[in-house]
Amino acid sequence: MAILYQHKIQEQLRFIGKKANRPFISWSEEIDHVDPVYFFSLGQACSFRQRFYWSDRTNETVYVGLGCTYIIETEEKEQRFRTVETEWKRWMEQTASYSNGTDAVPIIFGGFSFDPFKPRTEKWRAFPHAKMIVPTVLLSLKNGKATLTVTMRSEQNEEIIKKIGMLIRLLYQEQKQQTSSLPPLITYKEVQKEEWFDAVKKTIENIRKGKFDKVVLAREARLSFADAIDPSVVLQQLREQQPFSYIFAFEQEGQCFIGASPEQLVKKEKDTCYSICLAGSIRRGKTLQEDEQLGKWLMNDEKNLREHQFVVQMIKEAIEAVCKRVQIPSSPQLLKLQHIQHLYTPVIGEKCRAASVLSIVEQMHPTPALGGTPREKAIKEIREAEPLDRGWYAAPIGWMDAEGNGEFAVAIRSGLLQGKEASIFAGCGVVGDSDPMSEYEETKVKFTPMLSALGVERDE
Ligand SMILES: C=C(O[C@H]1C=CC=C(C(=O)O)[C@@H]1O)C(=O)O
Ligand SMILES: [Mg+2]
Repeated sequence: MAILYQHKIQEQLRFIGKKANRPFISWSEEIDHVDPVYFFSLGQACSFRQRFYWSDRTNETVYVGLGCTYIIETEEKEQRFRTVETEWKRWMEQTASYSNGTDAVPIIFGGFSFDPFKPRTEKWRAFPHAKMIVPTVLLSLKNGKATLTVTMRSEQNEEIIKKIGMLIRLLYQEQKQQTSSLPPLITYKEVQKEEWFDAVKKTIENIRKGKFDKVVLAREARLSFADAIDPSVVLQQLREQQPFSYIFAFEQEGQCFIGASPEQLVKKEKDTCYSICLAGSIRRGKTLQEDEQLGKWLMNDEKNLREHQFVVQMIKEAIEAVCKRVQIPSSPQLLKLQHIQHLYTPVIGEKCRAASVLSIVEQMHPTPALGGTPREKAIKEIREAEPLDRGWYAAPIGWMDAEGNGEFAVAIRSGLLQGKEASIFAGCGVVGDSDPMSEYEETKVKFTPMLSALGVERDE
């Protein structure tokens, strides 16, 4: 059965490759439901050197990409969002689409660095300031349907067609490929902890002097394991442990940026756009009663409410600038995640005039949940005071289609897997009445989702 299916798809791809009158073809077909993490894991067996994974907070849209047919990559600092958009439009014109009755449309997926003006360190060598890709094979799970989309050159594509054949065979063969397990932890190190504390103290002083209102400062923990970490296993863990988060992974050159973020930056669906304000945090309680007390405390804590309000203010203005009507509740709700609770305000903008989701991302990044207020001053302070190269941490990651619809999350609760080693990242919103020790504790809680996904339990 698997073999028959494999041949059928290969024949179709060869056929449309021949008849296409454009340099690229994009072909889609509805397929039987497959497990997206399993699909991701097969990328390795079929030697696709680039993989990505995306599922939204509601698990309504899942995208898994294998291989890379077209890369839009830039080291530009000011123009990076626009360059991606222009290149994407230009590329789409060279592509003939065959949707075979599906509602699939080609997408690009990728991300950006947090601050293109901060010098890049060796750690983030493989991650440029902007990189979005058109995958060779895309699995989309949407509205209960699974669709396979193959995008490739219309000529000289036999090698790719063979790889796709192998993928289909493995996907539908009865005996599933073995999954690996998580390797034991060898070392755990909080990187430049003292320097980070100093930065927090200095920033609090500067805020009290009136230099700025809020600055988010992040830090890193570095882990080493007995063996290489398999991103598929981490994805599986994240999926089980963080059901209300965006689960994402972007792998290239054997390095994988991965995480489970609760924070939507923006979603654009025709002329409606959505965003959420997320800032202000407290851990989950050990008992139901403690959990409720902590939640209640958070909802009434002035420091956290202020931290949250800066985000609401900025996102409201950004959405108002592109939408005719904006719906936004006047006070935050509580968002309870597996390890942490947050203040949360959803935003909906109607009659959106923006040309694309990416143009809104450009306006919004970074919100004061990741940067600070006023924005430019806060970014400069982070650049100078924070002892960390954030790379893609805390930056936009997501997808866009040819119409400019799409969704981006903020890549927090994330880490970079590099063979046997991993870096994980966490930040916190520093305001005038921040207490350095509580902020430190907060970042520790924010490390927990990635730590648990890596199989590391640290109860200090
Ligand atoms: C910067 C992070 O979280 C942000 C999002 C929610 C709550 C935050 C806070 O309370 O400080 C942060 O602004 C992170 O998780 O690394
Ligand atoms: Mg905070």
